[in-house]
Amino acid sequence: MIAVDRGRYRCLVDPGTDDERGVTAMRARELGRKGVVVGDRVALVGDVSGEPDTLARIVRVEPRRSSLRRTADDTDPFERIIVANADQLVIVTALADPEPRPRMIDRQLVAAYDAGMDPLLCLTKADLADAEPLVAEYAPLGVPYVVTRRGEDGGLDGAEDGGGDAGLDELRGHLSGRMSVLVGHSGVGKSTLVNALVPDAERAVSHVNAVTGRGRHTSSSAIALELPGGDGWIIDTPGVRSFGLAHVDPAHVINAFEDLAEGAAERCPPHCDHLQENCGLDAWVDDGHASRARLDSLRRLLASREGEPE
Ligand SMILES: Nc1nc2c(ncn2[C@@H]2O[C@H](COP(=O)(O)OP(=O)(O)OP(=O)(O)O)[C@@H](O)[C@H]2O)c(=O)[nH]1
Repeated sequence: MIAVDRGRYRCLVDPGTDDERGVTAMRARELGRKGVVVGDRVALVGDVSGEPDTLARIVRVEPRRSSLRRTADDTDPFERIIVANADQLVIVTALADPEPRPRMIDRQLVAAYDAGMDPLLCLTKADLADAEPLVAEYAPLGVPYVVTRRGEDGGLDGAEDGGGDAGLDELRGHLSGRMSVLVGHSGVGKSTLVNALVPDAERAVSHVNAVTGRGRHTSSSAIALELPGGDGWIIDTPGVRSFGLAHVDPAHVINAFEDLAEGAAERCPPHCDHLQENCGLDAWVDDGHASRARLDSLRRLLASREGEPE
């Protein structure tokens, strides 16, 4: 399922074949209360021709490989799964204009680890500010990153002078063959990236909006866009502005850090949240099994679950 609007689900049938087509569907009653989100693999019945004005029915949602979720917050009282089955969370952050917000990045990292997705930092607007300080801050976590910038021609360039940062092409490499979700605050350059990656994006979005009933540029939920040449999918999330994280289990987060997870299994009391004095990870680090910087970074991430979403 690649897009949804007001009870109309846009699905891609027989993807990658000569019969590939978009089909609009509604939920069948037998689904009960089960939600259908972008990225879900679904079973359709009824008219699946994809002809104009036809409507199929979604009768089943296949088990999910990953679920990106957010907890209820002030604007939305329900815990929601935002996207299913994605492999990678691309955290788009501008290096300037607007200033980077490390607390927000931390929260998005936690959401990625909790969902079972690989994070990727995409640092934009390197023509305005140096990427190095932010990169250094995330180095202990080992999070991969790419740096993009606007070139002299006004388009997005690879950052060729940045000591090996290959910018947009490097980003394409990370996206290749995978399903990636792009998240980022307003103004960070996410739309610019989406348009550079999927030259057809505007048309695809307006087409989906036309068949599902919305006007142009008003889409507020996620939409999946295929990369040129069928080389993977990116899912844009225009309506996702915050990540409530109250649902997150610290064990999911720590599992993303092998060296520390091992210490937690050996040294920590049951249900340790790794923020209290009885946490065994300090001794684990003192004994030389992992670095202090890494433990500090992990703790910063775990602590970021507290407090208001930004
Ligand atoms: N200097 C510079 N400006 C950029 C770059 N990328 C995007 N911008 C500008 O930043 C502004 C915001 O870019 P958008 O792509 O619209 O940002 P967005 O994150 O999609 O924001 P919303 O549309 O509000 O969600 C625009 O004026 C872009 O032209 C970059 O690499 N360098």
